[in-house]
Amino acid sequence: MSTNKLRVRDLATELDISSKDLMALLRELKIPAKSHMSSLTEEEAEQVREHHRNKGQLPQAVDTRAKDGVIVRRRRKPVETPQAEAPAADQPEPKGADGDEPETKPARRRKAAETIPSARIIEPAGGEARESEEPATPPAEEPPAEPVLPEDVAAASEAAADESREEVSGPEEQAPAESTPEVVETGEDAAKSESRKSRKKAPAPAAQVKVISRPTIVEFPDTRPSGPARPAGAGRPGAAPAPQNEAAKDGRGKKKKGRRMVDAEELYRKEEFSMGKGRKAQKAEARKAGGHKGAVQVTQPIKASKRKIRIEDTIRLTDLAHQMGVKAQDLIKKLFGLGVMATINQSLDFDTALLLASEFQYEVERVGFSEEDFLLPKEEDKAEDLRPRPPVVTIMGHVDHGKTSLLDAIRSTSVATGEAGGITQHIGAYHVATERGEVVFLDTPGHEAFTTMRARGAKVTDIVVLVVAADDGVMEQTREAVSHAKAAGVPIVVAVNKMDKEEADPDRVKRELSDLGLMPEEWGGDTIFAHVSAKKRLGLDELLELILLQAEVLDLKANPDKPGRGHVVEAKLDKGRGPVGTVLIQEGHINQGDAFVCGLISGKVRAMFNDQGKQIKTAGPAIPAEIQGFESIPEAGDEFVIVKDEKVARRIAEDRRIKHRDRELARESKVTLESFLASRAGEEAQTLNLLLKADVQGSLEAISEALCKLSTDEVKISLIHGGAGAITESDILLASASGAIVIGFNIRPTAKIKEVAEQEKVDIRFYDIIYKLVDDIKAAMSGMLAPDIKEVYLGQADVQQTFTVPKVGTIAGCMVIDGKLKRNASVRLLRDGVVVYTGKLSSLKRFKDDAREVTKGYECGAGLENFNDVKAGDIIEAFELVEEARSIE
Ligand SMILES: Nc1nc2c(ncn2[C@@H]2O[C@H](COP(=O)(O)OP(=O)(O)OP(=O)(O)O)[C@@H](O)[C@H]2O)c(=O)[nH]1
Repeated sequence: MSTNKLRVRDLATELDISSKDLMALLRELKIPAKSHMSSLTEEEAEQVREHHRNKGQLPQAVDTRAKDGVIVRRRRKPVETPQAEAPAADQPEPKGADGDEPETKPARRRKAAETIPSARIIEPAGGEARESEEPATPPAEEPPAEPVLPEDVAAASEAAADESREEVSGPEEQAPAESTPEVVETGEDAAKSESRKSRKKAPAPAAQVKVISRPTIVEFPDTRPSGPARPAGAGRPGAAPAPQNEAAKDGRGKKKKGRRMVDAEELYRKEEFSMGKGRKAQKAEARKAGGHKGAVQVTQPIKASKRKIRIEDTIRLTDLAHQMGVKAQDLIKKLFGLGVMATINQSLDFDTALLLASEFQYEVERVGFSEEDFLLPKEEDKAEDLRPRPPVVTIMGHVDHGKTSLLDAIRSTSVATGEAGGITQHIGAYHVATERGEVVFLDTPGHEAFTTMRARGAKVTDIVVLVVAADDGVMEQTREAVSHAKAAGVPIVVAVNKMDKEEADPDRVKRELSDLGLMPEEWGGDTIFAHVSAKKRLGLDELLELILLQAEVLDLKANPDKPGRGHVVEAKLDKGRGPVGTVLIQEGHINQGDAFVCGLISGKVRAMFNDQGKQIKTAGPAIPAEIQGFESIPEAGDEFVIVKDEKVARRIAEDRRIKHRDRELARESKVTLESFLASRAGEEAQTLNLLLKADVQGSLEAISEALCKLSTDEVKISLIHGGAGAITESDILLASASGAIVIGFNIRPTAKIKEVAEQEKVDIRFYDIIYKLVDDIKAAMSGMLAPDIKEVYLGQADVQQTFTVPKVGTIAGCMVIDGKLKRNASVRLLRDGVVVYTGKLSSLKRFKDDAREVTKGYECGAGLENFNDVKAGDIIEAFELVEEARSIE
């Protein structure tokens, strides 16, 4: 073989034909040559000479025309590769086919020919045969590389094609010397005989010349085992691994094998995809696996344990998709098919997730979260671990009877004695030390605060000190306070205050309180009374002593040696320190650095201060401690619990927030007259707690009597509070804390009260006929209550002024303050929350025009049917009566 350039023109001269004819012949032979000055390789020249010798003339017509850059191969079987020409033409550096650079090609080919062709072929895709580029590897060593070939088929991508082609140029020429006899034999023997050394392509008849596209190149080695005719390659077929031999039993073996590989890989991909692996990982693993063996392995089913998804009560669709390694879109489609419309961020309940996962052959395991698993065990304390603890006291009483004065007096007295040793801080609670022991006072007086805490489930107070001014006696809020304390089951110590006043009449106070069931000890009852003067600081020690006496009766004890639990009694956002909350520890102790969960939030005790503003490192039972380290402001009444670490605290808080949201969405009343029996099903003796408010004392007494008579052995009626007048917020809180239903007789709630009731989920029922009220309660007690007619609230308007229109009557000039007023709607006229009229609107006008309805924020003129006693400041409440079908339970 010569590396000398041979131009078309020279070859034409040699063959004694014109350059034009030679160009035509070159085209027929698919040998690229641009002009008569183009260079030809020695092989190409030889091919032309051969052709010319055989035919003795120029070929007249050859059907297939090779284009520039086409690799010409010899194949036994024609392969239809119509696309072959295009890629070949694109090839940047077609080896051995570029007529413009003939001088470098033969050298390259020769070098390539010294390598192992089959190994070179596999290299582009498999990448494993790189080492086979090592020169002079004997043919006997080639077979090991062959099993990789099918992988080439499977993995060969368009991107790798150029490379593979480059690599193939060697083997392609070497093939005749190797074990690809079917390819080589198709050429002429004469050409073969000299090709061993020269590595030149044997000139072949046009019919046997194949144009091979890049993809077909990689198929080339597969054919080798089937053609054992070549002595040089004799060892190879036998050396080839069994799978290849099997696959190569016939000429189609390679194709079958190729397809099988692809199938296997497809399966593999599917499996891997479903395991959530990325494409890169799949490819990498496919490469790693290599050959048939790897492909077969990957089709094996994925372990059941790996196809399990652990779900808490709910899971977001996107998270489920991620865990299964499928597109969220696919899940949405699947759900749609199951008749469920879902969005990517939607939470799926366990059952839906289970159904969905099973569609993708995944198992689902429920790992329901229970905060109890994380909260430290609440085991019973052993008697020997319990230590006496100070009582926690709340001061209640009527407005101006001296609650604050008494609290201040006690505190300043305790500070004055010097034992506190510092300036008192208002942190929501403080403790005082006496000779008999310590007492803790909650700083926020009044029954509202007390009941608000109780409504949140915080039972903090051990003793209520009821302050009654000796000169004023029992008043409305005194009664309320008694109801609240009684409803909570907290003992009362009465402090008859303002004893310094001349008009002080403690006996009157005792008499009036006896009527409320608080009989003084000296009168044969069990209520402790103390006579004090907050102003003059008289009787304070006696009061403290009586409190401690009461505490002794209560036998208050706690185990200080365990992780702390308590309740927040006050919280605020401090400018410099962030959210701070005062926690009254009820059991165990809190150390600085402890992680905690408090209501819906978590945190870590960063610093603690006592009621004198001193920093403390630890706090035990009944000690109020102001704590820094809440992630946000807690609410008074929230339970504070020390947990193992911050991670657990966060987890519990997060779970609580989710559940809280769900509850908020449900917005169900705590107890309703309809549901009361069902909600207490299973309880032996059921108690229906009622809070009764009536327009006047007379109706209150009459109704109370009628209701109390209804009590039976199975269902008891407990009137937790009764009063004359409008329903107050405190009433709603008390009902909320006690699981009671509010009964309003001839009264209506304000918009504000409605809102609070809705917030606290308290059921309020209104009546204006006693027997109807009693009937409903009776029905509720027997579980038979089902209202037929439901009242739908429309709105309220505030009467701002009134006009008298001759022949029409009094017209109320109003501003609609809530909802709307509707013409012909039923209305009530409320004066100080009490119903003074019930009837219908006779007229509704906006300016001079009749209006169908007037909504919130607009003024209107309203007339009431047969009622003229409307006054400024009254409230007109509009409502509709809607018939409701009885529900069968
Ligand atoms: N004479 C006399 N006046 C007192 C005594 N205790 C309180 N007062 C006065 O009664 C008024 C009301 O006292 P507060 O301590 O504010 O009463 P309160 O119950 O806390 O009032 P609210 O905070 O409005 O509920 C004040 O003017 C006190 O000075 C007392 O023992 N004797």
